[in-house]
Amino acid sequence: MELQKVKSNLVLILDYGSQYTHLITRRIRKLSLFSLCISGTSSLKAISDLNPRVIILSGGPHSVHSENSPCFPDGFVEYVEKNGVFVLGICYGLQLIVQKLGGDVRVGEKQEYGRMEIEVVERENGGLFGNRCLGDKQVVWMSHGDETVKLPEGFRVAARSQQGSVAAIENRDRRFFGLQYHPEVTHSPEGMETLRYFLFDVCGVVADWKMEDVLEEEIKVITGMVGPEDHVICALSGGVDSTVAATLVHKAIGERLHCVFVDNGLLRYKERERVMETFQSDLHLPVTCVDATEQFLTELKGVVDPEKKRKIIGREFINIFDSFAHKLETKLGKKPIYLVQGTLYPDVIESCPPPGSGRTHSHTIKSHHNVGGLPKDMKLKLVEPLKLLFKDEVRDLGRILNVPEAFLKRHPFPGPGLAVRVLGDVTEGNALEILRQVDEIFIQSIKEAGLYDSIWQAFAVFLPIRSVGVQGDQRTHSHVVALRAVTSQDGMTADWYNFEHKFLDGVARKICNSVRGVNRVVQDITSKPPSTIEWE
Ligand SMILES: Nc1ncnc2c1ncn2[C@@H]1O[C@H](COP(=O)(O)OP(=O)(O)OP(=O)(O)O)[C@@H](O)[C@H]1O
Ligand SMILES: O=c1[nH]c(=O)c2[nH+]cn([C@@H]3O[C@H](COP(=O)(O)O)[C@@H](O)[C@H]3O)c2[nH]1
Ligand SMILES: NC(=O)CC[C@H](N)C(=O)O
Ligand SMILES: [Mg+2]
Repeated sequence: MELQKVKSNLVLILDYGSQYTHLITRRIRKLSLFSLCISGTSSLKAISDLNPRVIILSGGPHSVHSENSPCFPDGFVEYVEKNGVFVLGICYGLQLIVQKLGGDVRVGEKQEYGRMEIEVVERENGGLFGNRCLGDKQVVWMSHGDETVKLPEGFRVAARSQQGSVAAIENRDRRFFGLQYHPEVTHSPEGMETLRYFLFDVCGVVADWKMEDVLEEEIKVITGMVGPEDHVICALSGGVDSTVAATLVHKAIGERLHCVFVDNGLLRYKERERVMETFQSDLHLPVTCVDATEQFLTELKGVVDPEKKRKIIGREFINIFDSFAHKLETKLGKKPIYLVQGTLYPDVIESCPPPGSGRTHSHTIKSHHNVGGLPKDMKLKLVEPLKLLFKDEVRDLGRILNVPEAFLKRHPFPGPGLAVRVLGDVTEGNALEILRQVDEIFIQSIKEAGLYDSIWQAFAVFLPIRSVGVQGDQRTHSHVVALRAVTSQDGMTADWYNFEHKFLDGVARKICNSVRGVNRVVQDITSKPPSTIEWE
């Protein structure tokens, strides 16, 4: 998706490293407004090029007084005032406004973490709480240690916390607003309404962002980028993202799209057969299957470090796409120079944050094979039409493209596949084979119990340990597997799924009774954070 110069209602988020920044983006998109997040220290040109109508300054771990604390660029205040841009600071963002416009922020005497009640003390049309009554109370989620002790001139306190500290500020004439709490989290039950009122009633933006527009724009971008004679490869995994990406690009360029599905030896039970069959019968997209089991497993032999595994897999995928392009050149007389991938916004957020992604003040969690795991010298040019979308948005786009519901509802399966679910060396013993059988039993049991659609993702993990068991009166020293099932909206945060004990009992029995080499089954009961969904 091209950065939205055309949109006149862009809500731009300047990211100062809060764990919740992506959530602000999602909340705003749910209001049918296009929202984008860039680094909080982006240049004035980068900001003004996007022509935002509203700018939200996110929260962040820094204190405005600490050394190197991130800030908007010089000339920012003049720019927004000259162009009539509305600014809303959230938490650290509020503190930045206060400090930079002549007020004062200090380390608070009392810190405010978690649930807090606030009271509206200023109620005016065009203000943050114009739709509330004076004295209205609401519960919000706070997470700050610093507080505003002096407001910049012309600002008023719009709400105070039950401890008496500043919870919201505004200067309607200058179009600067601030919330010390986090309206974007669900623990602030009225936060979404506050954002809605602010954007539509205070800033006057118009809800103009629809998935249909995304589709239309993407098709324009793709046909503008890919010449009329050019051929394009699509890395197709059979998952939701690449299926939607392939369908979209196929709509744009037709037969010049060549899909390739790689069997990297790290797929689930019968995955290859299932994917190839359903693609031909349901989606009518031509797909070539490349068997690269040997290549991947040889490269992965003896590798135990998760990040190393991911980088190797990213590199091997690209090697295969390169040689596929080479083969097509012989056939078509022209070498494809583009590669379509189903990369999503969260893949980018969690991988090594590329410049402009907005994540300059947060940490790399893991290198997704299709982003951070890519080799630096790759020649194919990437086409990633879903790069700014979250998973639920991709599913919506897929529906518009008539992708069968069965595809859209599939649980995500990571490109590095079972390599990040066999902890340690994936090539050792028959770990992959054991895991395939265990995973199949788990997933089929979930389907039979009618639970598949209530779970975001479920899978088994092979642990690199053995434990003692007794089977048929004999001592065994066998493998341990873990079951993981989570609920989530976008994979960025997740909670573990609470199965009934009877269900777990049935699955564990079935696994131990039918998979040779396993004598113990455990369940993962951690949310994300502190864990991640995959174990590596
Ligand atoms: N086995 C594979 N063969 C070809 N391309 C792949 C394969 N696995 C992953 N990819 C590429 O890597 C991208 C990212 O993988 P990822 O698993 O995030 O997405 P997906 O498989 O399309 O969807 P889902 O997240 O629902 O599994 C895919 O969109 C696809 O372009
Ligand atoms: O295509 C992918 N390539 C990867 O390298 C990768 N790593 C994790 N995932 C998927 O992303 C979601 C979040 O996973 P984590 O909580 O483990 O980071 C979950 O849905 C994971 O399955 C990946 N997908
Ligand atoms: N969540 C935040 O944005 C916190 C801002 C700042 N670090 C504080 O503690 O006050
Ligand atoms: Mg996948």
